Amino acid sequence: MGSISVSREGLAKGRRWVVKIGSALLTDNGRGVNGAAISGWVEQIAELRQRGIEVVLVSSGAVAAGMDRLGWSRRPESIHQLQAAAAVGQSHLVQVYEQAFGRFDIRSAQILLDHDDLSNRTRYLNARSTLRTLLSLGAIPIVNENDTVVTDEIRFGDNDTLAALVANLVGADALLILTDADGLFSEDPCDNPDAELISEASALDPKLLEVAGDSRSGLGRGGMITKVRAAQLAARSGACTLIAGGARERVITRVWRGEPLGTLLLPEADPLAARKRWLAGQLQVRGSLILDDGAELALRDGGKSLLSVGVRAVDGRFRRGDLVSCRNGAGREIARGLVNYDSSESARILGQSSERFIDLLGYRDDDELIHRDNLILL
Ligand SMILES: Nc1ncnc2c1ncn2[C@@H]1O[C@H](COP(=O)(O)OP(=O)(O)O)[C@@H](O)[C@H]1O
Ligand SMILES: N[C@@H](CCC(=O)OP(=O)(O)O)C(=O)O
Repeated sequence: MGSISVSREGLAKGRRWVVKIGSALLTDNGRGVNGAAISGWVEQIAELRQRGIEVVLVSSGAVAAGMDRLGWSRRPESIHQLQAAAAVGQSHLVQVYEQAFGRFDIRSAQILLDHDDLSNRTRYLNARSTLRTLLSLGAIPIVNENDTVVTDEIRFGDNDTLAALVANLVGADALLILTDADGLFSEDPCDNPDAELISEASALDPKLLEVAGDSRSGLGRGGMITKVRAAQLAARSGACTLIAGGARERVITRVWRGEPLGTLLLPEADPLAARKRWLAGQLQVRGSLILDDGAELALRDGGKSLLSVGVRAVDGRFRRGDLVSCRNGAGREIARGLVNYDSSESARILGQSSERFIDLLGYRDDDELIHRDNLILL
């Protein structure tokens, strides 16, 4: 297996990965969707799943696949034609994935996101809940940008940025970016075949952006620049990023084993601390929940989610998704987190178990008042 870098071993310990597959790889250099390659990646993702790793797939390729199906040899300039190509290509792309995952008896799910979905807090939380539910059901979400509704001003354009935001969204430990280059080189290898692979660096190292160039394939969008920026974004929530050659034999499995492939870009802080800081920096505190002793213990020592049954009082006015502080009986703040029910709903369900939510609220959404992934202990 060769030499293994210690920090790469951390990848195998990660419980949640985002795997991004770029256009250039997926479309077999413009000749339609590469079904054989997709089968190979899907088989390896199925292996990760068996090892208990939850995977969100971010897949490009809709426009390129649509161009092929429409018989267009050149990428159109007009946004409407690009959107039409994406619509034709996306349905084909997910069909290929669904078949491939079906061979392993794994359900897949299409998620199309746009900028508003990630910048509007309610939609952000809804997207997060759906992704989390899909993962808990053992399904593989397949994410792409919702190309048919986005305009130039608001589109991500490249899926590297989208993949990093999804890594933030689901609290991923690792972002694996598969592309047609074997990683980030000291120069674009298309310009200089002797360029050297950068094996490992801090995601925030400013020199990386100097060596990262644009895309050349005419199929991909962002090149290495957007991949380095994606690593910086992912690092904010504590995820490490690995950029690797997707055409390499069994690349996902080998990366999981810690083989020194590709470029590993690490967050500077301890991942958990970075994630919590990121979460804390997101929003202002809008209210408080006063916990009973049992709930305080469950949060502090048990690393549990906060359930309404352990809440004694609600203070302030807040909406679903707001940041609230959790205080003990003495009024001391012990945690902060993103709340799943607004202040009036929280007041109605306090002290009650989630089984009573339907009687008390008329609906039952999340079982937890604050999920532990969204909770920062102080
Ligand atoms: N320093 C670099 N190291 C490696 N590749 C680079 C570098 N600078 C630019 N590139 C280009 O980035 C391309 C990968 O990005 P892109 O075409 O956007 O692919 P994808 O569709 O997978 O996102 C490579 O094919 C390569 O030409
Ligand atoms: N949403 C677009 C992805 C755009 C794109 O090519 O992204 P990337 O492969 O990351 O450079 C599509 O599916 O065609």
